[in-house]
Amino acid sequence: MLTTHPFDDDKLKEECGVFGVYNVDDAAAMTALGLHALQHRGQEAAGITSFDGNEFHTHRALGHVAGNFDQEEVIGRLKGRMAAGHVRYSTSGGTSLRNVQPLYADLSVGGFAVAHNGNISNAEKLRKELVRRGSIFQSTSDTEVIIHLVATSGFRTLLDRLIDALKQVEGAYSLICMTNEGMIVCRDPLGIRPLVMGKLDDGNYIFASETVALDIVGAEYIRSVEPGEMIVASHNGLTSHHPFPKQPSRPCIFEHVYFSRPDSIVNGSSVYSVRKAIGAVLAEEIPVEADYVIPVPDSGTPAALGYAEAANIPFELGIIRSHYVGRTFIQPGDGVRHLGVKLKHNANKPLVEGKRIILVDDSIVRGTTSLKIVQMMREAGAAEVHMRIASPPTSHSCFYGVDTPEREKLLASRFTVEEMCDFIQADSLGFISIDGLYRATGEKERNQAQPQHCDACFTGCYPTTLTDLDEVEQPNQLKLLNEQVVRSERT
Ligand SMILES: O=P(O)(O)OC[C@H]1O[C@H](OP(=O)(O)OP(=O)(O)O)[C@H](O)[C@@H]1O
Ligand SMILES: NC(=O)CC[C@H](N)C(=O)O
Ligand code: SF4
Ligand SMILES: [Mg+2]
Repeated sequence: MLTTHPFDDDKLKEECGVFGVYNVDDAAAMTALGLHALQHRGQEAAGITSFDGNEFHTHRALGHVAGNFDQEEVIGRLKGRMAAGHVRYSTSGGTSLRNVQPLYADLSVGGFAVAHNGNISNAEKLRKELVRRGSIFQSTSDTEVIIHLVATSGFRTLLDRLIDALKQVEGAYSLICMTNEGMIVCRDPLGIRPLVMGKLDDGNYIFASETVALDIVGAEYIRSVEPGEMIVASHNGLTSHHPFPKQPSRPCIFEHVYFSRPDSIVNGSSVYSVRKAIGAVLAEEIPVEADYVIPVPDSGTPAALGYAEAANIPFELGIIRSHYVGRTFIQPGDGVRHLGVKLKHNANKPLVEGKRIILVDDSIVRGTTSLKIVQMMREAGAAEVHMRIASPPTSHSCFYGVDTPEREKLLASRFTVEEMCDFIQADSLGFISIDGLYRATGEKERNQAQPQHCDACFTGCYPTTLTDLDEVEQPNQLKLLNEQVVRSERT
């Protein structure tokens, strides 16, 4: 079974991808194609739910889209002209089948399926309250909270119930829901996670986390779903609702740095162009003399190109990535775990030998990749190894749908840039500044009072309250406070 990369456990994992089609022939087959294009967003599990006008049909499985949705017989069972799909990297609830999406329930108002990218930061609190009131949960995923809030809402229509539910939810969500009447998609009021819409012809609609999923089915990109917008696709056509009070949006800036595919358009900008611009700003902010600029493949490549162009230093492939390692699921013993990066990357020795090189990667999370790659370049005979990173230091965890390690495991939460440089054993290390990153996305600078993006993993400035975290941390903080009081009483 294919699930995830064997050595990625300590990495910044991706998030989830959602895809939905309304009113097309072979809706499930088209959804499987869309999910293929979103596979980079989640490799733990995949699922598709379809509706044939009478019944909902579902196939959900652990592992990749290929392998789970390549059998005609599986797709054939998912009948109907409407379907929603999901690729998952869990953020709440483990990698078990019961957490694989779309989640589905038969409600008093009809069937309800939901596919979710994001993370609900008050899910634990809501769940406890729902369970106290008698809800029986089928999964451990945060997403299921939405279903119970819809089920127990006092409103009459499903749309009103969903609005009521989402008004109680805090955090990030791009949702594709299916009901007996049609499809409802929505994006949280801050628009933290992306969601776009497109069409094949008049009268049908396609929704997806990224535009690459529209490309793969030959659909035309219409626009992004707006932050806080809820769109209903039904036999009445398309209606747009704005049920939440309007507020300035905060789309995730890391989508531009790493998560989205470079051939996607995110929030109206080409990811590839933004990544190249990041590289150019990085070259301007932290120049260094060198013979070559070398990308850390895959995701460091566009920024390295931008850096090389701006610095007028040749761009060369000094690290070759094996595409056969992929993200195959093999549980390695601890003894071979450290081989991970070598398995994936290898030095192009004849090129780097005796040369001063600049390595460009998109981010440092735990520092595992950078340390291994710097060592690899030295072993290959590089004369100098300078590391440049296309994002500011990742110093805080994400609570909005990206599975980052706990804060203390992030290299930048423990070390200064100088200490990080020592840790990865580079001759120099430089990160783009937060204002530089904003400039590369087309802004003049970061608006300190009202940042234009969510950038919490670099700044610690979270755009929502984090109820569940606060409830965990407060008792600890209280404990610490009590310990301090005890200590001061003793002295
Ligand atoms: O500091 P670390 O904990 O090593 O994590 C950072 C690395 O992880 C990601 O790459 P990854 O290998 O996951 O995927 P990619 O092939 O898409 O770059 C990212 O691009 C960095 O290279
Ligand atoms: N990464 C995601 O967007 C995950 C969605 C949801 N929170 C889950 O864990 O299933
Ligand atoms: S914390 Fe970081 S990864 Fe998470 S939504 Fe905000 S910017 Fe994106
Ligand atoms: Mg990488």
